[in-house]
Amino acid sequence: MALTVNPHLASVTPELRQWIIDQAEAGVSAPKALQAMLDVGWSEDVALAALESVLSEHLQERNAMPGQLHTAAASEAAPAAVPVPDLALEGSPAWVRAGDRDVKVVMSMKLPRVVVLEGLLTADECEQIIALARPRMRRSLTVNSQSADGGDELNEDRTSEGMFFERGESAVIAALEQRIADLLGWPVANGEGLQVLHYGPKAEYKPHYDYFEPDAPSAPALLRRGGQRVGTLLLYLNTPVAGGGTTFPNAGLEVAAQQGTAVFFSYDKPHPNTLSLHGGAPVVEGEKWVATKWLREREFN
Ligand SMILES: O=C(O)CCC(=O)C(=O)O
Ligand SMILES: [Fe+2]
Repeated sequence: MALTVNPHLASVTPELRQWIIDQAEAGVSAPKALQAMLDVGWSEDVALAALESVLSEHLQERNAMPGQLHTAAASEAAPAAVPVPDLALEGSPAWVRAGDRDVKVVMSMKLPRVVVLEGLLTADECEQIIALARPRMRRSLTVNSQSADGGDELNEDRTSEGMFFERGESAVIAALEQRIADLLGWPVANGEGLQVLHYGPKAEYKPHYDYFEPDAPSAPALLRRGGQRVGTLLLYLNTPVAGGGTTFPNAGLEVAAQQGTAVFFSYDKPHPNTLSLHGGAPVVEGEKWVATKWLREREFN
């Protein structure tokens, strides 16, 4: 894939536009195309902006599903896209209904599919959830993809403490789960139990994907309980003084952790071309409490 467009031109020229479309048509993933641009001297910000604008425009022209980067030629390479939770944002409303309340739409992005919302929880509800979780916190584990039972393991990339609530285990949790289901048009039963994480100073969660690696030994055991993860809703339960945002490195995006704010993102296939790589940035000052709701394709039990 030869790229000869002058990287010092900040605007998207017709040649660059065509090159980006050719890459997508040939099945080159967005991160690979980005790397090719960086290799010939593009700055990351400008390259990402060009990729994002050309691909989303191109997809609209083709009337493709949001979040779907590859076209027919590449569909053998990536797994098939499946339906994902999403919000009713047609007409770009300022507020969107979430069960018993309206929440403010702060920003929405097509690729990666990311929506930031304000006011999904009140400060009082955040405090209640922290109080319920606090006595149950343990050092966070991640799924061990090498073990056939999908067991958990300690992970150096994840220096937080965590716990899981049972679905519907208390009134505040059940109300939140119903609110999320209404917001995203996705059944409560397809959600995993709410996870709460606590990060102290310097603690972080390095960039990762939330979907299960389909080829990993652990995949069959994990997928048996409701299929793939297809979406994540993160809820900030407090406001760290500095740091602790959620980063999307392939989109150059960082969502600030603010009490009551939520970030939703989805991934319609277990593939990096969803650009859903994300991480919890190190807490610089203060502490961070966040709740994670993972959504499965089917009923999770
Ligand atoms: O703490 C964050 O901002 C990210 C948490 C996360 O990625 C997860 O729980 O899967
Ligand atoms: Fe995650």
